[in-house]
Amino acid sequence: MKVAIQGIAGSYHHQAATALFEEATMVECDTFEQLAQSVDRGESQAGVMAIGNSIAGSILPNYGLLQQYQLVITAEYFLPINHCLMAIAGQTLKDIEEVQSHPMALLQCKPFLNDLENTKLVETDDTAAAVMRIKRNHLKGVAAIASSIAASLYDLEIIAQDIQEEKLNATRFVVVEKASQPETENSNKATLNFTTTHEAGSLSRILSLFARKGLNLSKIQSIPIPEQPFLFSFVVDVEFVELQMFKDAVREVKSLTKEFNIMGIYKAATL
Ligand SMILES: O=C(O)C(=O)C[C@]1(C(=O)O)C=C[C@@H](O)C=C1
Repeated sequence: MKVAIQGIAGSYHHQAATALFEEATMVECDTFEQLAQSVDRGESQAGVMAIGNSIAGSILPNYGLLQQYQLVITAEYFLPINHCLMAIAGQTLKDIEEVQSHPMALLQCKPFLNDLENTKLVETDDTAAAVMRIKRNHLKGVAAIASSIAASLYDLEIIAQDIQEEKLNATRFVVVEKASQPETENSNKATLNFTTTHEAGSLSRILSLFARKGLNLSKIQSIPIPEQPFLFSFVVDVEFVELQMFKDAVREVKSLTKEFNIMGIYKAATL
């Protein structure tokens, strides 16, 4: 089975996809858009895509990609993220003039990076790509932020550990596919996307309905509607005990929304 990820071996996407799919051939993509396209075109049967982080928040453009390519969420996974600063052997913190990493990783390490004076920050396609390039080109004065797995894979030396802003740091990944999978008795979570009418109380009526139907809202995110400046749709994650509860709520909520789309029904994961 081919699984599209953003990044190369040693990236956090690679770790999440390896945990989710025992036997998969990873299709390594430079960007999230390429990942979405790979699944859309059927070049990969599934994709594993980061959608949010406990420190840095939602990766908003990825919500847009799920919509644009009409991908379906079929599973989720929470990966604990412990960032390290690494460089070629012999380099110390004093030698480092440039730090390279994925923008989300840089965001998660802001206080640590703020303390490094006169250090240039460079965004890379993924954490592991930065590590590989530093090793391959034997770059002195340049460090990468990545996992300890990437450090040992590409043989860089760890200079500092656990440099993320908060010790407990995790990224939520979703598995995306072109077509939805039939729901099972294990399905207890769904991601919905809807627009509301522009009236006082329209969102609160929808949220009240979810509450009355026993659905537990675990996330709400507003996302821009393409080509409608400053108009937003809502993406909500709801959890339920029985699928029937969810189906009942969906039947009723449709009359309260303008547009309504189920982005996926799947089994909730835990951290
Ligand atoms: O660059 C990587 O290693 C990734 O897998 C990307 C990514 C992200 O997109 O958020 C994944 C997990 C971490 O939050 C940092 C970076």
